Amino acid sequence: MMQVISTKSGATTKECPPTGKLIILTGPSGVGKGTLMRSLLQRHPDLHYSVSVTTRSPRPGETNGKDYYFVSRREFEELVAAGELLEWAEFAGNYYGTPREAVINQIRSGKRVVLEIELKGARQIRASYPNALSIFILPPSMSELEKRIRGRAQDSDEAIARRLRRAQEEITAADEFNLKIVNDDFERALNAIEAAILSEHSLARRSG
Ligand SMILES: Nc1ncnc2c1ncn2[C@@H]1O[C@H](COP(=O)(O)OP(=O)(O)OP(=O)(O)O)[C@@H](O)[C@H]1O
Ligand SMILES: Nc1nc2c(ncn2[C@@H]2O[C@H](COP(=O)(O)O)[C@@H](O)[C@H]2O)c(=O)[nH]1
Repeated sequence: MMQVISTKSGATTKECPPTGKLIILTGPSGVGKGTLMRSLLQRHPDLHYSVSVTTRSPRPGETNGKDYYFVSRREFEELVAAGELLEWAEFAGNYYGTPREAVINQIRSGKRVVLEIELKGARQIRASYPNALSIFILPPSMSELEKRIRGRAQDSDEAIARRLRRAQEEITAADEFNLKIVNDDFERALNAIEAAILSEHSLARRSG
């Protein structure tokens, strides 16, 4: 079956159906998405992690091209104008986006691609790729979420307040996603994500 895929320019074209799978990992800042993601990649090195582009400044220890592609606002706006991003959003005063080409190429080559992104971007991906597996990670409580963001010691008080305000809005959207997982016990949350990804994969193999 042929499938319509959007191109860089935003136009659509008929192409062979992608054989891989998009997996969205979303949830409020500080809930543990990145930490879960890193452990998931250790267990499943065959998964492809999509490295995002951001205008945020690098945190200590972050590497350009590994954690993010760090760009200026102008560079980011040029990427948007050129249709190079699969989705993008402004979050807590910075832009974040998913490079289109790398994701499409990985999907075409049969890989499962994981996007670790915030709510607005996750909604854009779900609208464009309704077959994506979408997982919303919830904190056990708002006080635990705050503790985790503060414990990370990477953000100013103002940035923390902004992220917590945004977290409250984001959590109300959790029901929009295929699966909700509470990241209380880390191993249990990781196992639940893994099980969801593996069961999707075996279903796709059986039906494909
Ligand atoms: N289950 C857990 N119990 C306790 N602490 C946790 C748990 N999972 C993650 N953490 C800790 O919470 C902090 C925030 O985690 P992480 O940076 O992965 O969050 P995030 O959702 O990726 O945030 P952001 O979206 O802002 O990048 C880290 O210090 C991490 O070690
Ligand atoms: N819409 C997108 N959101 C993204 C992308 N990459 C990361 N994120 C999300 O942004 C916030 C803040 O991240 P931080 O590294 O500054 O703490 C967090 O929720 C990330 O998941 C992206 O490409 N698109």
